Amino acid sequence: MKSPYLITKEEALRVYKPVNPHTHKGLQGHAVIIAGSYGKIGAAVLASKSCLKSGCGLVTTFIPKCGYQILQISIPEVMTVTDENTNFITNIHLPLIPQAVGIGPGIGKELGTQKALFEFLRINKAPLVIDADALNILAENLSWFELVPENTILTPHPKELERLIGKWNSDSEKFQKTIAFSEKYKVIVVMKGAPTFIINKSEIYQNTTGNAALATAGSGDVLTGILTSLLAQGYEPKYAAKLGVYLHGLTADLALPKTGYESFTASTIIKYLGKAFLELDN
Ligand SMILES: NC(=O)C1=CN([C@@H]2O[C@H](COP(=O)(O)OP(=O)(O)OC[C@H]3O[C@@H](n4cnc5c(N)ncnc54)[C@H](OP(=O)(O)O)[C@@H]3O)[C@@H](O)[C@H]2O)[C@@H](O)CC1
Ligand SMILES: Nc1ncnc2c1ncn2[C@@H]1O[C@H](COP(=O)(O)OP(=O)(O)O)[C@@H](O)[C@H]1O
Ligand SMILES: [Mg+2]
Repeated sequence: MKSPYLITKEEALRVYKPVNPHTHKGLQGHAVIIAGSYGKIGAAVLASKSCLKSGCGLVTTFIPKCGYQILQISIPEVMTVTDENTNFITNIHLPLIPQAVGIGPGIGKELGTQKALFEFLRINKAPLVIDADALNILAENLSWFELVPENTILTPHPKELERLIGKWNSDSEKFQKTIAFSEKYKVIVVMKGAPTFIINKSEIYQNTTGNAALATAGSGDVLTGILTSLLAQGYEPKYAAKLGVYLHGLTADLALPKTGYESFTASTIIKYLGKAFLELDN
């Protein structure tokens, strides 16, 4: 196994593109978040809010009907399109052409949702981030990866990774299998954990930010929003992945002296995104 490249501040600065003073919301990218089901609309709220707060111009969120008021009231800046079904997604229809889509947080694995994911993958042309239950559905239908665009970013936590690549007996086997998966399906795998690694074919990158404060519900949903936002702004997927995991971890490093590990929540990540971006302007 090659030794990993570290994602340091210098590397993040190389990747980061400061906002052009003459830009407008139409140039900053329109991102779509497809997330949520009854009881897990919070995942859609967290991903959408972090997406909006990572620099893209417009965010539209696709949710089942039951999430409509929750989402509109929680984040008035985000536009909402609802499925015809009440409790889970069954038919993804988008009245726009997005620059990037993040799909999966909290969507569940209902049969109707599985079919909706398949149909969405058949027609989608936008750069993609695939997370959570969308990964779990794909893990049971590996042939659908044919429909997944090259350089799509997958963001599995260890259990989701195991569902995708099977069990491993050692760390080195885990990396070997993930590299083989990345090469076979031409996808970028963000192996979330402590620390997070990014696998892009045979290249391995290791993040240098983040701490145990991130071990809290919804922190992965927030990462999905950040990555989708960066893709929508035109970052190449491999750069979006590096910058996104770096900023996500940095929020926890910046917040820790104020919150301690215990009171840090996924919303704290979102609260500290501004400070994390400002670190790159110094
Ligand atoms: N507010 C909301 O709406 C929220 C909605 N959410 C949504 O809920 C859905 C289900 O997501 P999920 O990840 O909780 O369930 P699932 O895929 O079964 O994984 C759990 C298993 O994985 C393991 N595991 C996890 N991390 C690990 C690690 N670092 N290292 C090692 N093991 C690790 C863990 O293992 P354990 O240690 O518990 O045995 C357990 O077995 C998903 O759509 C998500 O987006 C959540 O984001 C929460 C907030
Ligand atoms: N101990 C830890 N140190 C650093 N990062 C962590 C730690 N525990 C969790 N994380 C990060 O928090 C996120 C958790 O994602 P995930 O398990 O998908 O959460 P959720 O599904 O609840 O949103 C990942 O980015 C992971 O790297
Ligand atoms: Mg998750």
